[in-house]
Amino acid sequence: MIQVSAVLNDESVVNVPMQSMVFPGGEVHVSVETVRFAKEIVTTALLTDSQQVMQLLMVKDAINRLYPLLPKRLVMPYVPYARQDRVANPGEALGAKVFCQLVNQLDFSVVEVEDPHSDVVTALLDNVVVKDPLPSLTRLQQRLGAVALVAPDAGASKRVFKLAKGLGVPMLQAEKVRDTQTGQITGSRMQGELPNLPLLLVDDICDGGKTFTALAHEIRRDMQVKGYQQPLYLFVTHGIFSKGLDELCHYFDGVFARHSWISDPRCQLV
Ligand SMILES: O=P(O)(O)OC[C@H]1O[C@H](OP(=O)(O)OP(=O)(O)O)[C@H](O)[C@@H]1O
Repeated sequence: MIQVSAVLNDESVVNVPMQSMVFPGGEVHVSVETVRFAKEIVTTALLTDSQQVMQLLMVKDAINRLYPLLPKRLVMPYVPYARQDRVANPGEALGAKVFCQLVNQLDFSVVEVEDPHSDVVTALLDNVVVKDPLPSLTRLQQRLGAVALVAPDAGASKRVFKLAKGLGVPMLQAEKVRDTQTGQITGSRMQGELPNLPLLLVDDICDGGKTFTALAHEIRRDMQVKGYQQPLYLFVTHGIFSKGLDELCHYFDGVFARHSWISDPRCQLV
């Protein structure tokens, strides 16, 4: 989804109407309207597929033509291709670099992203500003009460450590083993002792959800052995939820996200 807005001279923000369609041949068309008294143009892009990436390129061209002299900010919470931040096998492309180069060519004055999957994209993007999910997690923790955060894998470790410190709550580490050829998760387990506390698994992205259901399965088993009856929650910044929420809701007492690709009331936006 892409929206354009304008910050006016009096600091108010107005929506800039735009139309977009796809021709029968598959080509994207966009048309953006003009607003008066604008001092900055903001493009908000929640990019959930490649067609929207093309739409973003077209929108930037349109606003360049309408407002050649104004600063133009991109608010892009999710950075597509950030998960392809290394060449794992010979013959693969470095998707993160390809995508970031594309965004850099658009020459936005500011590129605002949220909780990106990899530091590689923050290094590659020009004029980038990174927002973390601490404000959302603070709101959530106020609702849930005492919790320990769980980093589901090594990749989430640094990020969750910082968030746990910001919230002043304990943090636990889990590990996940993935076969890089097939992408399949082959193992998942907690490190260290399970505390008798509600647990909140925290990560940047939930895609199919296997990372979280596999770990939740292990945690539930450990809890049963120890006789603990604590709730288990999941928070992700970017809820792709490509396999829906049924399986996740089977394992978790609450599923929370900052942004969700799907509209299912069982995922609460925070
Ligand atoms: O919902 P799922 O399908 O299980 O995917 C979710 C996982 O995907 C991302 O990491 P990814 O595995 O892409 O990268 P990493 O191996 O570098 O952590 C993300 O950080 C989650 O940990």
